[in-house]
Amino acid sequence: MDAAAQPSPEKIMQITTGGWAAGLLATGAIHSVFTHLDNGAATVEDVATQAGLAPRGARALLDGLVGLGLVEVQDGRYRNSPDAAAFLVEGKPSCLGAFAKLQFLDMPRWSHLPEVARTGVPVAEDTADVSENAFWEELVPAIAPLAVPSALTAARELDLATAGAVSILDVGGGSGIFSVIWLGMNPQARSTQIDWANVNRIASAFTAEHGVGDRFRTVDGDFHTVDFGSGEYDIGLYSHLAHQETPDDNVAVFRKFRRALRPGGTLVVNDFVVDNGRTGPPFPLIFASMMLLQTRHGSTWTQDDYRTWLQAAGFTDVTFHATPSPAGLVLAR
Ligand SMILES: C[S@@+](CC[C@H](N)C(=O)[O-])C[C@H]1O[C@@H](n2cnc3c(N)ncnc32)[C@H](O)[C@@H]1O
Repeated sequence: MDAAAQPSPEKIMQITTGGWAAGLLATGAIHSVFTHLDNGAATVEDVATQAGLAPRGARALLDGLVGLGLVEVQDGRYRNSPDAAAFLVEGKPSCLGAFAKLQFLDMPRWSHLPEVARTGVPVAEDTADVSENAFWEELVPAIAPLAVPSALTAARELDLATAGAVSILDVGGGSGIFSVIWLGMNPQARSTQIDWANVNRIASAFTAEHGVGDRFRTVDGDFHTVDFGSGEYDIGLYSHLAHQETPDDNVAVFRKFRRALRPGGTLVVNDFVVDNGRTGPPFPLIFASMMLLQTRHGSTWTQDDYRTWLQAAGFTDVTFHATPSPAGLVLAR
């Protein structure tokens, strides 16, 4: 039989051992391997010395990272792949190293998936609905780089840099990354973030560090009950939140946004949006299980879900926009 025509176990092997890949990436990040390579470490010995690893450990780690395509090797000299250089070098705003570490430490949660799939309810106490959960303090700085492609795409769609003195409402704004980018590109823009007090403290420090803190204000509390105001904002933002909420709660929040926006204002929803028919894209489909594990009602929602909910909340013009990341944008006017 022609070898090319035979079924190969390659894909199943890759998926079954996917935890190994996450472990290798996180270990590379924990020991700053990508940063040492960026700084000029080139051999197993260099990496072992600079990262404080056993030579045997450095060899195995570099082998694994080459196997994953995150590191390249030629004649015994190693360097970061373009992906690792862009997203795993510490100190770059795009660095996803903290996210890789967090996901690795969170791996034991996945051992509950068989049980949670049976019962439909999370086993852990620390779900998304808990007030001032310390979990967010770890998560929001780690996911901030993930929002950058969406923030830049939305800014282009809205001509934000030249939009003048716009007023922005960021609900569940987390680290404040959207405010850092949008206020950074438009010196007349101002933003208000509604989030838990413990998270708002992080965002206030982050926006101040980036020189936009004087145009950033926070409101502490649960966005289900905090008043968003009426006719005060040009842009509303709801990023990586729809997936933790029920359909009814999303409609209720969209109604509050509609009231808070001036006529002609735009609501920007950023999330892992699934195609109608739930055929893809892959990451949003896979992320639904993270929501199953972590929340009582969350999931990833389809384009039709968003359109229906936004129209029920009074928006008439709903459009979908891809970004160079697994997240997509929904713009509603
Ligand atoms: C997944 S993070 C998204 C952060 C940010 N929007 C982003 O895209 O990077 C969810 C954020 O919503 C906040 N949050 C979740 N539930 C909330 C609630 N009921 N009231 C206020 N904030 C909430 C969390 O504290 C966290 O900052």
